[in-house]
Amino acid sequence: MIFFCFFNIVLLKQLSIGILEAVFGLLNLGIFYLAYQGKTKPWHKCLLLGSITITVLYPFYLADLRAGSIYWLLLLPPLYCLLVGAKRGLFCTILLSFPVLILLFIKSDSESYFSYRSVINFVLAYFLSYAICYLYETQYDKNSQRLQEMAFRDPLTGAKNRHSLKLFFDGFNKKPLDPFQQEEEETRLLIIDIDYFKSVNDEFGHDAGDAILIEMTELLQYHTDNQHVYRIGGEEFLIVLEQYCQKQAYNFAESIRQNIENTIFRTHQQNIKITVSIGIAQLIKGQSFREFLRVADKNLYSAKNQGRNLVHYGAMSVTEVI
Ligand SMILES: Nc1nc2c(ncn2[C@@H]2O[C@H](COP(=O)(O)OP(=O)(O)OP(=O)(O)O)[C@@H](O)[C@H]2O)c(=O)[nH]1
Repeated sequence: MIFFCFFNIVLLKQLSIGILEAVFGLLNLGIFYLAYQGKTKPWHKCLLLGSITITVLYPFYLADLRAGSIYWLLLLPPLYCLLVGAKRGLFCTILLSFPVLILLFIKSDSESYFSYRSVINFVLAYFLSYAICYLYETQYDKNSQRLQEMAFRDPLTGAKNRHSLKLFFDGFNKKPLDPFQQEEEETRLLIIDIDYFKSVNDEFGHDAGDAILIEMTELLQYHTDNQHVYRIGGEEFLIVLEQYCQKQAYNFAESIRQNIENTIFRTHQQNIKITVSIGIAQLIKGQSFREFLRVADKNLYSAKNQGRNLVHYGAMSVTEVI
């Protein structure tokens, strides 16, 4: 814009266009700088769109059609689509087309060719530029969603994976402290490990083991309304319980343990029974992800060492928790 401002003022003597480009050019530079610093607000987008639209529309209104300023209008539909999304972008595209088409019709030289021809050509090119951007954007969104699914989900069970847990963990650490939150209603984690899963694989085969992992995930997701179930290792799962006191977390873990103990996993013409050991840990702010997993594993192995098929709460015994 700054280049065009110089061009319009010095060479073409179009003072008003030059000043407009200078003002909006500086404004846009400011918005880009804020975006670079990550300090943009939603209304900055509207300001950017408004200023670019006026900067393109005004020379089109003033200058001779042969100067070619109409070509710049073709950039606006993709810009709208990218900046404010498909629906609002289409609305802006249609809205702008009215004044543009009227001006184009009036300005077309009907002595040398019919003005409707330039209008039709412009309409097609103008809306096609929006359609191409829209198709590209929707495809891009679909691909990003698919990639995100692949990056954050375990491919076998469909449960969230360690990357996803790390993301949750980082978000938890960044969340400001709630001064009204009761200390006993903080975030608790259940680390669930299938007992003697190696023998299940050895006895019934790896495919049966896989089927049990899938069924087990479904069972955990059912009990947690499909929220916050992570597969963090081969036969190790983690459930996040938000706003649970110690007793509630223990009761929940115990109900899961009993549920799994009483479930018959029917797979590959076999009826298989398994049990789980569950460690409960409290999520503490400021703890590193690595440190957290170390503590969680320690709690889980305490449960394993006490004989398996039970719930263990950190360094405390179960009776202390109740
Ligand atoms: N079928 C199947 N097995 C898996 C998968 N991931 C890990 N495993 C198996 O899980 C078993 C884990 O064995 P261990 O770590 O010895 O634990 P365990 O036999 O459950 O014994 P404890 O945990 O001490 O009760 C190994 O045999 C792994 O091969 C998987 O995706 N599918």
